[in-house]
Amino acid sequence: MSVETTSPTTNQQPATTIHKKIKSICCIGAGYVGGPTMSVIAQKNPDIKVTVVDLNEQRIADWNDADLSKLPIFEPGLDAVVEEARGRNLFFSTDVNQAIAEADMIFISVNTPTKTYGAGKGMAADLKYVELCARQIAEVATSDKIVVEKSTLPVKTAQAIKSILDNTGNGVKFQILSNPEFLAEGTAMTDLANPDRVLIGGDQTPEGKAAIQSLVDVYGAWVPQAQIITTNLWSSELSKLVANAFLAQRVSSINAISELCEATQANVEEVARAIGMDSRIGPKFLKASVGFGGSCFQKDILNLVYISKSLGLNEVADYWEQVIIMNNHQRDRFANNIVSTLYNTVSGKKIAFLGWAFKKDTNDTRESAAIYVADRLIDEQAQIYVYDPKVSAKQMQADLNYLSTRTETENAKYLQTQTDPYKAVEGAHAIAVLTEWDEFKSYDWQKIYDNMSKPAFVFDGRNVLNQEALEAIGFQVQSIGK
Ligand SMILES: NC(=O)c1ccc[n+]([C@@H]2O[C@H](COP(=O)([O-])OP(=O)(O)OC[C@H]3O[C@@H](n4cnc5c(N)ncnc54)[C@H](O)[C@@H]3O)[C@@H](O)[C@H]2O)c1
Ligand SMILES: O=c1ccn([C@@H]2O[C@H](COP(=O)(O)OP(=O)(O)O[C@H]3O[C@H](CO)[C@@H](O)[C@H](O)[C@H]3O)[C@@H](O)[C@H]2O)c(=O)[nH]1
Repeated sequence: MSVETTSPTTNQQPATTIHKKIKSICCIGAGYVGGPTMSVIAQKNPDIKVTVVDLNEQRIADWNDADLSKLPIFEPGLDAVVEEARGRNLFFSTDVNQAIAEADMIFISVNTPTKTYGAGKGMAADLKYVELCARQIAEVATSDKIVVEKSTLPVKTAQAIKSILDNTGNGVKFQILSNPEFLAEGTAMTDLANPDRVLIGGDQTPEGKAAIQSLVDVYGAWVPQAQIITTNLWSSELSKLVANAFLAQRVSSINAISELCEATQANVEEVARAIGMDSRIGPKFLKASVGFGGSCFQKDILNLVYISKSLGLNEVADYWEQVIIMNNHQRDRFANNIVSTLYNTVSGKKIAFLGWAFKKDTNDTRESAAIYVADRLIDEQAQIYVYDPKVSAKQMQADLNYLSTRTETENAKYLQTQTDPYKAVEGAHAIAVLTEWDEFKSYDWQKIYDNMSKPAFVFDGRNVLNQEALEAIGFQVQSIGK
Protein backbone atom coordinates (compact mmCIF):
# COMPACT_ATOMS: atom_id res chain seq x y z
CA MET A 1 0.00 0.00 0.00
CA SER A 2 1.35 3.42 -0.84
CA VAL A 3 1.75 5.95 1.93
CA GLU A 4 1.37 9.57 0.99
CA THR A 5 1.45 12.72 3.02
CA THR A 6 -1.24 15.30 2.51
CA SER A 7 -1.52 18.62 4.27
CA PRO A 8 -3.47 18.58 7.53
CA THR A 9 -7.03 19.63 6.89
CA THR A 10 -9.20 18.87 9.92
CA ASN A 11 -10.78 21.79 11.67
CA GLN A 12 -9.54 20.52 15.02
CA GLN A 13 -6.28 18.70 15.68
CA PRO A 14 -4.06 18.58 12.61
CA ALA A 15 -2.66 15.13 11.88
CA THR A 16 1.01 15.00 12.70
CA THR A 17 1.65 11.41 11.57
CA ILE A 18 1.79 10.44 7.93
CA HIS A 19 -1.61 9.09 7.01
CA LYS A 20 -2.64 6.43 4.55
CA LYS A 21 -4.33 7.35 1.32
CA ILE A 22 -7.18 4.87 1.11
CA LYS A 23 -7.27 2.75 -2.05
CA SER A 24 -9.73 0.05 -1.09
CA ILE A 25 -12.79 0.09 1.16
CA CYS A 26 -14.92 -2.80 2.38
CA CYS A 27 -18.32 -2.22 3.97
CA ILE A 28 -19.88 -5.07 5.94
CA GLY A 29 -23.67 -4.74 5.70
CA ALA A 30 -25.52 -3.87 2.46
CA GLY A 31 -28.63 -2.42 4.11
CA TYR A 32 -30.33 0.97 4.24
CA VAL A 33 -27.09 2.61 5.39
CA GLY A 34 -24.30 0.52 3.87
CA GLY A 35 -25.81 0.46 0.35
CA PRO A 36 -26.57 4.16 -0.18
CA THR A 37 -23.54 5.45 1.79
CA MET A 38 -21.03 3.33 -0.08
CA SER A 39 -22.68 4.14 -3.41
CA VAL A 40 -22.04 7.84 -2.76
CA ILE A 41 -18.48 7.28 -1.45
CA ALA A 42 -17.74 5.28 -4.62
CA GLN A 43 -19.41 7.85 -6.87
CA LYS A 44 -17.37 10.70 -5.39
CA ASN A 45 -14.06 8.77 -5.15
CA PRO A 46 -13.65 6.97 -8.48
CA ASP A 47 -10.07 6.05 -7.54
CA ILE A 48 -11.16 4.04 -4.47
CA LYS A 49 -12.44 0.48 -4.89
CA VAL A 50 -15.52 0.07 -2.70
CA THR A 51 -16.89 -3.42 -2.01
CA VAL A 52 -20.12 -3.83 -0.05
CA VAL A 53 -20.60 -7.29 1.42
CA ASP A 54 -23.48 -9.04 3.12
CA LEU A 55 -24.36 -12.52 4.34
CA ASN A 56 -27.78 -12.16 2.77
CA GLU A 57 -27.36 -13.62 -0.72
CA GLN A 58 -30.70 -12.39 -2.02
CA ARG A 59 -29.89 -8.84 -0.95
CA ILE A 60 -26.55 -8.93 -2.79
CA ALA A 61 -28.20 -10.45 -5.87
CA ASP A 62 -30.73 -7.60 -5.83
CA TRP A 63 -27.96 -4.98 -5.52
CA ASN A 64 -26.35 -6.58 -8.59
CA ASP A 65 -29.57 -6.86 -10.63
CA ALA A 66 -29.29 -5.25 -14.06
CA ASP A 67 -32.84 -4.01 -13.58
CA LEU A 68 -32.34 -1.04 -11.25
CA SER A 69 -35.98 -1.13 -10.14
CA LYS A 70 -35.06 -4.35 -8.30
CA LEU A 71 -32.58 -2.69 -5.90
CA PRO A 72 -33.42 -4.00 -2.40
CA ILE A 73 -33.92 -0.50 -1.06
CA PHE A 74 -36.25 2.11 -2.45
CA GLU A 75 -34.62 5.49 -2.09
CA PRO A 76 -35.19 8.36 -4.55
CA GLY A 77 -32.05 8.95 -6.65
CA LEU A 78 -30.23 5.79 -5.53
CA ASP A 79 -30.62 3.98 -8.86
CA ALA A 80 -28.78 6.69 -10.80
CA VAL A 81 -25.79 6.65 -8.44
CA VAL A 82 -25.61 2.84 -8.47
CA GLU A 83 -25.81 2.88 -12.25
CA GLU A 84 -22.91 5.33 -12.43
CA ALA A 85 -20.54 3.56 -10.02
CA ARG A 86 -21.48 -0.14 -10.05
CA GLY A 87 -18.95 -2.24 -11.94
CA ARG A 88 -16.58 0.75 -12.15
CA ASN A 89 -15.37 1.01 -8.54
CA LEU A 90 -18.48 -0.13 -6.64
CA PHE A 91 -19.06 -3.84 -6.08
CA PHE A 92 -21.58 -5.90 -4.13
CA SER A 93 -20.48 -9.35 -2.99
CA THR A 94 -21.10 -12.17 -0.52
CA ASP A 95 -17.38 -12.90 -0.22
CA VAL A 96 -16.83 -11.15 3.09
CA ASN A 97 -13.36 -12.60 3.73
CA GLN A 98 -11.92 -11.52 0.40
CA ALA A 99 -13.25 -7.99 0.76
CA ILE A 100 -11.85 -7.69 4.29
CA ALA A 101 -8.46 -9.02 3.20
CA GLU A 102 -8.19 -6.52 0.33
CA ALA A 103 -9.34 -3.39 2.16
CA ASP A 104 -7.35 -0.62 3.87
CA MET A 105 -10.50 0.60 5.55
CA ILE A 106 -13.46 -1.49 6.73
CA PHE A 107 -16.83 0.00 7.59
CA ILE A 108 -19.08 -1.98 9.93
CA SER A 109 -22.63 -1.14 8.90
CA VAL A 110 -24.59 -4.08 10.23
CA ASN A 111 -27.88 -3.94 12.10
CA THR A 112 -27.87 -3.20 15.84
CA PRO A 113 -31.49 -3.91 16.86
CA THR A 114 -32.92 -3.82 20.37
CA LYS A 115 -32.09 -7.02 22.28
CA THR A 116 -34.96 -9.51 22.41
CA TYR A 117 -33.39 -11.82 25.02
CA GLY A 118 -31.27 -11.87 28.16
CA ALA A 119 -29.94 -8.89 30.11
CA GLY A 120 -31.21 -5.60 28.74
CA LYS A 121 -34.00 -7.37 26.77
CA GLY A 122 -36.29 -4.78 25.12
CA MET A 123 -33.87 -1.92 25.72
CA ALA A 124 -30.14 -2.51 25.14
CA ALA A 125 -28.67 -2.68 21.63
CA ASP A 126 -27.92 -6.20 20.43
CA LEU A 127 -24.27 -6.07 19.45
CA LYS A 128 -23.85 -9.67 18.36
CA TYR A 129 -23.62 -8.81 14.65
CA VAL A 130 -21.03 -6.12 15.33
CA GLU A 131 -18.98 -8.46 17.47
CA LEU A 132 -19.12 -11.14 14.76
CA CYS A 133 -17.73 -8.60 12.28
CA ALA A 134 -14.90 -7.71 14.63
CA ARG A 135 -14.03 -11.38 15.09
CA GLN A 136 -14.12 -12.00 11.36
CA ILE A 137 -11.87 -9.01 10.67
CA ALA A 138 -9.46 -10.21 13.38
CA GLU A 139 -9.36 -13.67 11.83
CA VAL A 140 -8.93 -12.64 8.20
CA ALA A 141 -6.74 -9.52 8.30
CA THR A 142 -3.08 -9.89 7.40
CA SER A 143 -2.33 -6.18 6.91
CA ASP A 144 -3.03 -3.05 9.02
CA LYS A 145 -6.62 -1.81 8.85
CA ILE A 146 -8.71 1.17 9.83
CA VAL A 147 -12.03 -0.14 11.16
CA VAL A 148 -14.89 2.33 11.04
CA GLU A 149 -18.03 2.03 13.16
CA LYS A 150 -20.84 3.15 10.83
CA SER A 151 -23.58 1.31 12.73
CA THR A 152 -25.22 3.19 15.60
CA LEU A 153 -23.61 1.88 18.77
CA PRO A 154 -23.72 2.46 22.51
CA VAL A 155 -20.98 4.71 23.79
CA LYS A 156 -17.82 2.71 24.62
CA THR A 157 -18.40 0.00 21.99
CA ALA A 158 -15.11 0.88 20.32
CA GLN A 159 -13.38 -0.37 23.45
CA ALA A 160 -14.89 -3.84 22.97
CA ILE A 161 -14.05 -3.89 19.25
CA LYS A 162 -10.51 -2.82 20.03
CA SER A 163 -10.11 -5.54 22.60
CA ILE A 164 -11.23 -8.23 20.12
CA LEU A 165 -9.00 -6.89 17.35
CA ASP A 166 -5.93 -6.34 19.52
CA ASN A 167 -5.92 -9.86 20.89
CA THR A 168 -5.38 -11.78 17.68
CA GLY A 169 -1.65 -12.13 18.26
CA ASN A 170 -0.84 -11.88 14.53
CA GLY A 171 0.83 -8.47 14.71
CA VAL A 172 -1.72 -6.66 12.54
CA LYS A 173 -2.40 -3.10 13.74
CA PHE A 174 -5.92 -1.69 13.88
CA GLN A 175 -7.25 1.81 14.35
CA ILE A 176 -10.91 2.17 15.29
CA LEU A 177 -12.92 5.19 14.17
CA SER A 178 -16.50 6.13 14.91
CA ASN A 179 -18.31 7.67 11.92
CA PRO A 180 -22.04 7.57 12.70
CA GLU A 181 -24.49 8.06 9.87
CA PHE A 182 -27.12 10.80 10.05
CA LEU A 183 -29.02 10.16 6.81
CA ALA A 184 -32.81 9.89 7.02
CA GLU A 185 -34.58 7.35 4.83
CA GLY A 186 -36.50 8.81 1.92
CA THR A 187 -33.96 11.64 1.62
CA ALA A 188 -30.80 9.52 1.95
CA MET A 189 -29.22 10.56 -1.32
CA THR A 190 -29.54 14.30 -0.76
CA ASP A 191 -28.54 13.88 2.90
CA LEU A 192 -25.40 12.03 1.78
CA ALA A 193 -24.58 14.48 -1.01
CA ASN A 194 -25.09 17.52 1.24
CA PRO A 195 -24.66 16.46 4.85
CA ASP A 196 -25.18 19.03 7.61
CA ARG A 197 -22.01 17.52 9.03
CA VAL A 198 -19.84 14.43 8.91
CA LEU A 199 -18.69 13.27 12.33
CA ILE A 200 -15.47 11.31 12.80
CA GLY A 201 -14.25 10.19 16.22
CA GLY A 202 -10.92 8.52 16.88
CA ASP A 203 -8.12 8.00 19.34
CA GLN A 204 -6.32 11.20 20.16
CA THR A 205 -2.91 9.59 19.55
CA PRO A 206 -0.72 10.33 16.50
CA GLU A 207 -1.87 7.02 14.92
CA GLY A 208 -5.50 7.74 15.78
CA LYS A 209 -5.29 11.23 14.28
CA ALA A 210 -3.67 9.85 11.13
CA ALA A 211 -6.53 7.36 10.75
CA ILE A 212 -9.05 10.19 11.24
CA GLN A 213 -7.27 12.13 8.50
CA SER A 214 -7.51 9.18 6.10
CA LEU A 215 -11.28 9.15 6.52
CA VAL A 216 -11.49 12.96 6.36
CA ASP A 217 -9.86 12.70 2.92
CA VAL A 218 -12.50 10.18 1.72
CA TYR A 219 -15.33 12.59 2.65
CA GLY A 220 -13.24 15.59 1.57
CA ALA A 221 -13.83 14.48 -2.03
CA TRP A 222 -17.22 16.21 -1.82
CA VAL A 223 -17.93 17.53 1.69
CA PRO A 224 -16.54 20.98 2.58
CA GLN A 225 -13.89 20.74 5.32
CA ALA A 226 -15.89 23.01 7.64
CA GLN A 227 -18.62 20.38 7.75
CA ILE A 228 -16.31 17.53 8.72
CA ILE A 229 -15.94 17.52 12.47
CA THR A 230 -13.55 15.36 14.43
CA THR A 231 -13.83 14.36 18.08
CA ASN A 232 -12.69 11.66 20.44
CA LEU A 233 -14.28 8.22 20.00
CA TRP A 234 -16.73 8.48 22.88
CA SER A 235 -18.14 11.90 21.93
CA SER A 236 -18.77 10.60 18.44
CA GLU A 237 -20.49 7.39 19.56
CA LEU A 238 -22.62 9.27 22.08
CA SER A 239 -23.51 12.13 19.71
CA LYS A 240 -25.36 9.76 17.39
CA LEU A 241 -27.68 8.51 20.13
CA VAL A 242 -28.16 12.06 21.40
CA ALA A 243 -29.00 13.43 17.94
CA ASN A 244 -31.76 10.86 17.54
CA ALA A 245 -33.02 11.40 21.08
CA PHE A 246 -33.30 15.17 20.48
CA LEU A 247 -35.07 14.70 17.13
CA ALA A 248 -37.54 12.15 18.49
CA GLN A 249 -38.12 14.33 21.54
CA ARG A 250 -39.38 17.11 19.26
CA VAL A 251 -41.91 14.76 17.66
CA SER A 252 -43.11 13.50 21.04
CA SER A 253 -43.29 17.08 22.33
CA ILE A 254 -45.48 18.27 19.46
CA ASN A 255 -47.56 15.08 19.65
CA ALA A 256 -48.19 15.74 23.36
CA ILE A 257 -49.35 19.22 22.38
CA SER A 258 -51.59 17.77 19.65
CA GLU A 259 -53.71 16.07 22.31
CA LEU A 260 -53.95 19.33 24.23
CA CYS A 261 -55.00 21.11 21.02
CA GLU A 262 -57.79 18.61 20.41
CA ALA A 263 -59.10 19.26 23.92
CA THR A 264 -59.01 23.05 23.54
CA GLN A 265 -59.85 23.76 19.86
CA ALA A 266 -56.34 25.05 19.29
CA ASN A 267 -54.81 23.83 16.03
CA VAL A 268 -51.47 22.04 16.31
CA GLU A 269 -50.33 23.20 12.86
CA GLU A 270 -50.92 26.81 13.86
CA VAL A 271 -49.12 26.24 17.16
CA ALA A 272 -46.18 24.54 15.40
CA ARG A 273 -45.90 27.43 12.97
CA ALA A 274 -46.08 29.99 15.73
CA ILE A 275 -43.40 28.36 17.88
CA GLY A 276 -41.25 27.27 14.92
CA MET A 277 -40.73 30.87 13.82
CA ASP A 278 -38.79 31.45 17.00
CA SER A 279 -35.31 30.85 15.62
CA ARG A 280 -34.27 29.25 18.90
CA ILE A 281 -36.89 26.55 18.32
CA GLY A 282 -36.91 26.35 14.50
CA PRO A 283 -39.56 24.98 12.14
CA LYS A 284 -38.28 21.45 11.46
CA PHE A 285 -39.48 18.22 13.08
CA LEU A 286 -42.68 19.72 14.46
CA LYS A 287 -45.18 17.78 12.38
CA ALA A 288 -47.72 16.14 14.64
CA SER A 289 -48.39 12.56 13.56
CA VAL A 290 -49.71 9.17 14.57
CA GLY A 291 -46.27 8.67 16.14
CA PHE A 292 -42.73 8.27 14.94
CA GLY A 293 -41.55 4.97 13.52
CA GLY A 294 -38.47 3.71 11.74
CA SER A 295 -35.65 1.45 12.77
CA CYS A 296 -33.72 4.12 14.66
CA PHE A 297 -35.58 6.40 17.06
CA GLN A 298 -37.13 3.89 19.42
CA LYS A 299 -34.12 1.58 19.43
CA ASP A 300 -31.60 4.36 19.98
CA ILE A 301 -33.55 6.10 22.74
CA LEU A 302 -34.12 2.80 24.54
CA ASN A 303 -30.41 2.22 24.25
CA LEU A 304 -29.71 5.66 25.78
CA VAL A 305 -32.16 4.87 28.57
CA TYR A 306 -30.44 1.54 29.19
CA ILE A 307 -26.97 3.10 29.28
CA SER A 308 -28.21 5.75 31.74
CA LYS A 309 -29.81 3.11 33.96
CA SER A 310 -26.67 0.98 33.86
CA LEU A 311 -24.71 3.99 35.10
CA GLY A 312 -27.23 4.51 37.93
CA LEU A 313 -28.54 7.73 36.34
CA ASN A 314 -32.21 6.99 36.94
CA GLU A 315 -33.55 10.52 36.43
CA VAL A 316 -31.71 10.76 33.10
CA ALA A 317 -33.18 7.40 32.08
CA ASP A 318 -36.72 8.43 33.09
CA TYR A 319 -36.45 11.72 31.24
CA TRP A 320 -35.63 10.08 27.90
CA GLU A 321 -37.97 7.13 28.41
CA GLN A 322 -40.86 9.57 28.46
CA VAL A 323 -40.22 10.26 24.74
CA ILE A 324 -41.05 6.60 24.05
CA ILE A 325 -44.00 6.51 26.44
CA MET A 326 -45.50 9.53 24.66
CA ASN A 327 -45.00 7.87 21.28
CA ASN A 328 -46.72 4.65 22.40
CA HIS A 329 -49.57 6.75 23.75
CA GLN A 330 -49.98 8.65 20.46
CA ARG A 331 -50.33 5.40 18.48
CA ASP A 332 -52.81 3.92 20.98
CA ARG A 333 -54.78 7.14 21.07
CA PHE A 334 -55.12 7.14 17.29
CA ALA A 335 -56.36 3.53 17.21
CA ASN A 336 -58.70 3.97 20.18
CA ASN A 337 -60.17 7.07 18.59
CA ILE A 338 -61.07 5.09 15.46
CA VAL A 339 -62.90 2.53 17.61
CA SER A 340 -64.79 5.08 19.70
CA THR A 341 -65.74 7.20 16.67
CA LEU A 342 -67.10 4.14 14.86
CA TYR A 343 -69.71 3.78 17.61
CA ASN A 344 -67.41 1.76 19.91
CA THR A 345 -67.21 -1.25 17.65
CA VAL A 346 -65.15 -2.05 14.59
CA SER A 347 -65.87 -5.77 14.70
CA GLY A 348 -66.42 -6.96 11.11
CA LYS A 349 -66.03 -3.42 9.76
CA LYS A 350 -63.71 -2.67 6.86
CA ILE A 351 -61.01 -0.13 7.63
CA ALA A 352 -58.77 0.95 4.77
CA PHE A 353 -55.18 1.95 5.52
CA LEU A 354 -53.45 4.33 3.16
CA GLY A 355 -49.77 3.69 3.79
CA TRP A 356 -47.81 1.10 5.73
CA ALA A 357 -44.18 2.39 5.49
CA PHE A 358 -42.93 4.38 8.49
CA LYS A 359 -42.67 7.50 6.32
CA LYS A 360 -43.02 8.42 2.66
CA ASP A 361 -40.43 7.66 -0.05
CA THR A 362 -39.15 4.48 1.57
CA ASN A 363 -40.12 0.81 1.47
CA ASP A 364 -38.90 0.40 5.07
CA THR A 365 -41.61 -0.61 7.54
CA ARG A 366 -39.57 -1.20 10.69
CA GLU A 367 -41.44 0.11 13.75
CA SER A 368 -44.02 1.76 11.53
CA ALA A 369 -47.00 3.14 13.48
CA ALA A 370 -49.25 1.36 10.94
CA ILE A 371 -48.30 -2.05 12.35
CA TYR A 372 -49.26 -1.05 15.88
CA VAL A 373 -52.52 0.57 14.81
CA ALA A 374 -53.45 -2.49 12.72
CA ASP A 375 -52.69 -4.83 15.61
CA ARG A 376 -54.85 -2.82 17.98
CA LEU A 377 -57.77 -2.69 15.51
CA ILE A 378 -57.49 -6.41 14.76
CA ASP A 379 -57.79 -7.03 18.52
CA GLU A 380 -61.22 -5.44 18.00
CA GLN A 381 -61.83 -7.78 15.01
CA ALA A 382 -61.65 -5.08 12.34
CA GLN A 383 -60.93 -6.09 8.73
CA ILE A 384 -57.92 -4.09 7.55
CA TYR A 385 -57.28 -3.46 3.85
CA VAL A 386 -53.93 -1.83 3.18
CA TYR A 387 -52.58 0.03 0.19
CA ASP A 388 -48.96 1.21 0.14
CA PRO A 389 -47.19 2.11 -3.13
CA LYS A 390 -43.88 0.48 -2.15
CA VAL A 391 -44.52 -2.20 0.49
CA SER A 392 -45.26 -5.82 -0.48
CA ALA A 393 -48.09 -7.93 0.96
CA LYS A 394 -45.51 -10.38 2.26
CA GLN A 395 -43.75 -7.65 4.21
CA MET A 396 -47.01 -6.42 5.77
CA GLN A 397 -47.93 -9.93 6.95
CA ALA A 398 -44.41 -10.46 8.31
CA ASP A 399 -44.58 -7.16 10.24
CA LEU A 400 -47.91 -8.03 11.81
CA ASN A 401 -46.86 -11.59 12.65
CA TYR A 402 -43.71 -10.27 14.34
CA LEU A 403 -45.67 -7.90 16.57
CA SER A 404 -48.83 -9.79 17.35
CA THR A 405 -49.53 -12.82 19.52
CA ARG A 406 -52.12 -14.19 17.07
CA THR A 407 -51.34 -17.06 14.69
CA GLU A 408 -50.23 -16.28 11.15
CA THR A 409 -53.44 -17.75 9.76
CA GLU A 410 -55.54 -15.59 12.01
CA ASN A 411 -53.59 -12.45 11.08
CA ALA A 412 -53.97 -13.26 7.40
CA LYS A 413 -57.74 -13.39 7.88
CA TYR A 414 -57.83 -9.85 9.20
CA LEU A 415 -55.13 -8.13 7.11
CA GLN A 416 -55.54 -7.88 3.33
CA THR A 417 -53.33 -6.01 0.90
CA GLN A 418 -54.58 -4.18 -2.16
CA THR A 419 -52.39 -2.96 -4.99
CA ASP A 420 -55.10 -0.55 -6.16
CA PRO A 421 -55.96 2.20 -3.66
CA TYR A 422 -59.52 2.55 -4.97
CA LYS A 423 -60.10 -1.18 -4.34
CA ALA A 424 -58.68 -0.83 -0.81
CA VAL A 425 -61.21 1.84 0.13
CA GLU A 426 -64.25 0.36 -1.64
CA GLY A 427 -67.05 -0.28 0.83
CA ALA A 428 -64.87 0.80 3.77
CA HIS A 429 -66.40 2.29 6.91
CA ALA A 430 -63.30 4.37 7.49
CA ILE A 431 -59.98 5.33 5.94
CA ALA A 432 -56.88 5.76 8.10
CA VAL A 433 -53.89 7.59 6.64
CA LEU A 434 -50.75 6.12 8.18
CA THR A 435 -48.03 7.35 5.80
CA GLU A 436 -47.74 10.76 4.16
CA TRP A 437 -47.25 9.53 0.53
CA ASP A 438 -47.78 12.51 -1.81
CA GLU A 439 -50.04 10.56 -4.16
CA PHE A 440 -52.82 10.38 -1.53
CA LYS A 441 -53.47 14.10 -1.96
CA SER A 442 -54.32 13.79 -5.64
CA TYR A 443 -56.80 10.91 -5.42
CA ASP A 444 -60.36 11.34 -6.69
CA TRP A 445 -61.88 11.78 -3.24
CA GLN A 446 -65.41 12.23 -4.59
CA LYS A 447 -65.19 8.79 -6.22
CA ILE A 448 -63.80 7.34 -2.99
CA TYR A 449 -66.64 8.87 -0.98
CA ASP A 450 -69.27 7.54 -3.38
CA ASN A 451 -67.96 3.98 -2.95
CA MET A 452 -67.68 3.93 0.85
CA SER A 453 -70.12 2.92 3.58
CA LYS A 454 -71.85 5.94 5.11
CA PRO A 455 -71.15 7.83 7.23
CA ALA A 456 -67.68 7.83 5.66
CA PHE A 457 -64.88 8.58 8.11
CA VAL A 458 -61.30 9.66 7.44
CA PHE A 459 -58.67 9.55 10.19
CA ASP A 460 -55.68 11.49 8.90
CA GLY A 461 -52.73 10.35 11.01
CA ARG A 462 -50.35 12.52 9.02
CA ASN A 463 -52.34 15.70 8.44
CA VAL A 464 -51.73 15.40 4.69
CA LEU A 465 -55.26 15.67 3.33
CA ASN A 466 -57.26 18.85 2.84
CA GLN A 467 -59.75 18.52 5.71
CA GLU A 468 -62.12 21.27 4.52
CA ALA A 469 -62.29 19.86 0.97
CA LEU A 470 -63.07 16.37 2.27
CA GLU A 471 -65.71 17.70 4.64
CA ALA A 472 -67.31 19.57 1.75
CA ILE A 473 -67.67 16.23 -0.07
CA GLY A 474 -69.38 14.73 2.99
CA PHE A 475 -66.57 12.91 4.83
CA GLN A 476 -66.30 13.11 8.60
CA VAL A 477 -62.64 13.92 9.09
CA GLN A 478 -60.41 13.75 12.13
CA SER A 479 -56.85 14.98 11.84
CA ILE A 480 -54.13 15.03 14.48
CA GLY A 481 -54.26 17.98 16.86
CA LYS A 482 -57.11 19.84 15.22
N1 LIG B 1 -31.69 2.94 8.49
C1 LIG B 1 -31.30 4.16 8.75
O1 LIG B 1 -31.88 5.15 8.34
C2 LIG B 1 -30.07 4.39 9.58
C3 LIG B 1 -29.50 5.67 9.61
C4 LIG B 1 -28.37 5.88 10.38
C5 LIG B 1 -27.78 4.84 11.08
N2 LIG B 1 -28.34 3.60 11.04
C6 LIG B 1 -27.66 2.51 11.74
O2 LIG B 1 -26.89 1.78 10.76
C7 LIG B 1 -26.87 0.38 11.09
C8 LIG B 1 -27.39 -0.42 9.92
O3 LIG B 1 -28.75 -0.06 9.71
P1 LIG B 1 -29.54 -0.50 8.40
O4 LIG B 1 -30.85 0.20 8.44
O5 LIG B 1 -28.64 -0.34 7.21
O6 LIG B 1 -29.73 -2.07 8.70
P2 LIG B 1 -30.16 -3.21 7.68
O7 LIG B 1 -30.76 -4.28 8.48
O8 LIG B 1 -30.89 -2.63 6.52
O9 LIG B 1 -28.75 -3.73 7.09
C9 LIG B 1 -27.80 -4.44 7.84
C10 LIG B 1 -27.23 -5.55 6.95
O10 LIG B 1 -26.12 -6.15 7.62
C11 LIG B 1 -26.07 -7.52 7.25
N3 LIG B 1 -25.24 -8.26 8.19
C12 LIG B 1 -25.46 -8.47 9.52
N4 LIG B 1 -24.43 -9.16 10.06
C13 LIG B 1 -23.53 -9.38 9.07
C14 LIG B 1 -22.26 -10.01 9.00
N5 LIG B 1 -21.69 -10.56 10.08
N6 LIG B 1 -21.62 -10.06 7.81
C15 LIG B 1 -22.18 -9.51 6.71
N7 LIG B 1 -23.38 -8.87 6.71
C16 LIG B 1 -24.04 -8.81 7.87
C17 LIG B 1 -27.53 -7.93 7.25
O11 LIG B 1 -27.72 -9.10 6.47
C18 LIG B 1 -28.22 -6.68 6.65
O12 LIG B 1 -28.38 -6.79 5.24
C19 LIG B 1 -27.68 0.25 12.38
O13 LIG B 1 -26.79 0.30 13.47
C20 LIG B 1 -28.57 1.48 12.38
O14 LIG B 1 -28.93 1.89 13.67
C21 LIG B 1 -29.46 3.35 10.29
O1 LIG C 1 -41.96 16.32 12.30
C1 LIG C 1 -41.88 15.08 12.22
C2 LIG C 1 -40.73 14.42 11.73
C3 LIG C 1 -40.71 13.04 11.70
N1 LIG C 1 -41.79 12.33 12.12
C4 LIG C 1 -41.75 10.85 12.09
O2 LIG C 1 -40.58 10.42 12.72
C5 LIG C 1 -40.10 9.21 12.14
C6 LIG C 1 -38.64 9.32 11.78
O3 LIG C 1 -38.48 10.19 10.67
P1 LIG C 1 -37.06 10.63 10.09
O4 LIG C 1 -36.22 11.09 11.20
O5 LIG C 1 -37.29 11.56 8.98
O6 LIG C 1 -36.56 9.24 9.46
P2 LIG C 1 -35.38 8.20 9.82
O7 LIG C 1 -34.96 7.60 8.53
O8 LIG C 1 -35.83 7.31 10.91
O9 LIG C 1 -34.14 9.10 10.32
C7 LIG C 1 -33.80 9.28 11.68
O10 LIG C 1 -33.07 8.18 12.16
C8 LIG C 1 -31.86 7.93 11.40
C9 LIG C 1 -31.27 6.65 11.94
O11 LIG C 1 -30.48 6.82 13.05
C10 LIG C 1 -30.94 9.14 11.53
O12 LIG C 1 -29.76 8.89 10.79
C11 LIG C 1 -31.65 10.38 11.01
O13 LIG C 1 -30.81 11.53 11.17
C12 LIG C 1 -32.95 10.55 11.78
O14 LIG C 1 -33.68 11.67 11.24
C13 LIG C 1 -41.02 8.93 10.96
O15 LIG C 1 -41.99 7.99 11.32
C14 LIG C 1 -41.62 10.28 10.67
O16 LIG C 1 -42.86 10.17 10.03
C15 LIG C 1 -42.93 12.97 12.59
O17 LIG C 1 -43.90 12.32 12.96
N2 LIG C 1 -42.95 14.34 12.62
